[in-house]
Amino acid sequence: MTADVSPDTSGTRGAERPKLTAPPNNEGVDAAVAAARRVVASLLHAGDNSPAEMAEVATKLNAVADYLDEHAPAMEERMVDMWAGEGVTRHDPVAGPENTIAPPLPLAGSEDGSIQGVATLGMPYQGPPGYVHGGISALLLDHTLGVANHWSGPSGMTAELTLRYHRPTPLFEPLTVSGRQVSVDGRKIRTIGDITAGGECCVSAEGLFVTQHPPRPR
Ligand SMILES: CCCCCCCC/C=C\CCCCCCCC(=O)SCCNC(=O)CCNC(=O)[C@H](O)C(C)(C)COP(=O)(O)OP(=O)(O)OC[C@H]1O[C@@H](n2cnc3c(N)ncnc32)[C@H](O)[C@@H]1OP(=O)(O)O
Repeated sequence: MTADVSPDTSGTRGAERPKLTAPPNNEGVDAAVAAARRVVASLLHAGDNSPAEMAEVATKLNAVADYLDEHAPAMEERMVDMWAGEGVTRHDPVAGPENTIAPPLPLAGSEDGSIQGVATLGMPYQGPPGYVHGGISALLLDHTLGVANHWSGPSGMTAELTLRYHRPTPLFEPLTVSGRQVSVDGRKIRTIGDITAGGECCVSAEGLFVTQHPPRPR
């Protein structure tokens, strides 16, 4: 049976809405990750034609990585820690404050069942000149649709993601990314979303998700 999805304001979800995005702490690993994001963007901005001493930069960055590796727990231990408790929102590659590759795109849910977030993407996310790489748009939408499911009903893994690129998605401008669950049919969940810039739709997405949750490491 296919059901239209409206926001569930009763029962457990009504009592305690899921947390969609972890706000950055501005200290600890979050502050270090914010600095690392700056480094990634600054390297691309400077390039090899800058007068910066890149060999020296590489030595310093390798020293930082060596220091972190020396003090890191075993990978298995870190995986357990990462997935403990509420878990997911601190390390994901779209919004996670602990993940350097996240733009980040903080997401918030609305009472109408949709979710949305705003992010401005710079050079590390470039595809065509001055525009966002299509694979990055796909990443943002896959995640946003997945989180929209978590917000309003059952969630699951992406089985199919169909994207339509309507117009190039600009770098250096605020992008609004939205998602909304539209139906649930047994284990099959259908979810839609889009990326807009200045009110114009750049990319729209339709996703099929299937209820499945790989076990958390313990
Ligand atoms: C990650 C879980 C979310 C957790 C949320 C909690 C926290 C929320 C907080 C923060 C959210 C984070 C958000 C993350 C978002 C990102 C999501 C991803 O990136 S997921 C990684 C990429 N996806 C894969 O790697 C899947 C790989 N594929 C599979 O594992 C399987 O194929 C799977 C689970 C999709 C289905 O496998 P089967 O064996 O369980 O089920 P079968 O029987 O094949 O399918 C069930 C029904 O779905 C249809 N179906 C399956 N795949 C289909 C397809 N591609 N097209 C059309 N129909 C399909 C089938 O025909 C069947 O339909 P009939 O029941 O017979 O009517």
